[in-house]
Amino acid sequence: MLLHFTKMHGLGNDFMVVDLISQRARFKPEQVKQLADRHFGIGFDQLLLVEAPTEPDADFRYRIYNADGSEVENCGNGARCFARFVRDKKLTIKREIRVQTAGGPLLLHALDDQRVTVNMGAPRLQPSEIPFHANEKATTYPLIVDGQHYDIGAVSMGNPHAVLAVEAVDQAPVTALGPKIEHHPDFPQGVNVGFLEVISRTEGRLRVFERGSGETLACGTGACAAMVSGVLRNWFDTTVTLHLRGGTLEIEWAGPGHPVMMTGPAVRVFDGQILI
Ligand SMILES: N[C@H](CCC[C@H](N)C(=O)O)C(=O)O
Repeated sequence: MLLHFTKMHGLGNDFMVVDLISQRARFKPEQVKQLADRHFGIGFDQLLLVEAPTEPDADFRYRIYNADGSEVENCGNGARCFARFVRDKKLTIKREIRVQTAGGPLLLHALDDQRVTVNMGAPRLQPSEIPFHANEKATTYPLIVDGQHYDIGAVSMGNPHAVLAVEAVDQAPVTALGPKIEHHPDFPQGVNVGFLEVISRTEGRLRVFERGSGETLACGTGACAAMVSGVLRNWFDTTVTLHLRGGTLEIEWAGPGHPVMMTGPAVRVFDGQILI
């Protein structure tokens, strides 16, 4: 069949977005991997599916697959692109869009300047919710990797994140350490690994080695998790500008129990068709 899709990105974290309301398709993990390949396929960090909701108060269902074919709970940069996509494709005229994800509900606000603010929900900090093997909730946890001790933050935004503080992101061991923490046994479902450089109480730099996709130019849930960990470690105030390799996100969080609000751009690159 001929499948219509749209290529989009949020700060260079790029996506294949597919409307499964106006068309029908099913994707096997192996097929997602092939489509994600930047030489033999379309090339993307994540595949985003737009579906009819199965929950009463949602406008859409939003499903996410990493480049390795794994289905995951949330994608923050993708959520902003989701809002742009459903409005551009006239699937809704709403500016406030409720989507259901495997990681919980998201509320998307399409702003006048083409940016989108996402209510990402409250971070989950209990080890069992991340999930992360630890006896009790803490601000930081010890993690041993190849005999080396690291202090990490551990936060779920629906998907799991480890947050390491580094002196300078440009010299951070993202490629060497990222995959080792991604598959660390203390994270039974794997983990996204953020390398955070604190510039001030209102600004930071971040690189993320993503679970199932490797280092990306930006990670929305990773930015939220890094900001939350920074607030808990008393490094950040309640509104922070985070600079990622692909650009800047504004993150707000008033503290435990409150939702994390993320604001940033969403860009359409091209529409395409592919025989699957
Ligand atoms: N790799 C992530 C999913 C995509 C998250 C990222 N692209 C974002 O913008 O939040 C995971 O396995 O949980």
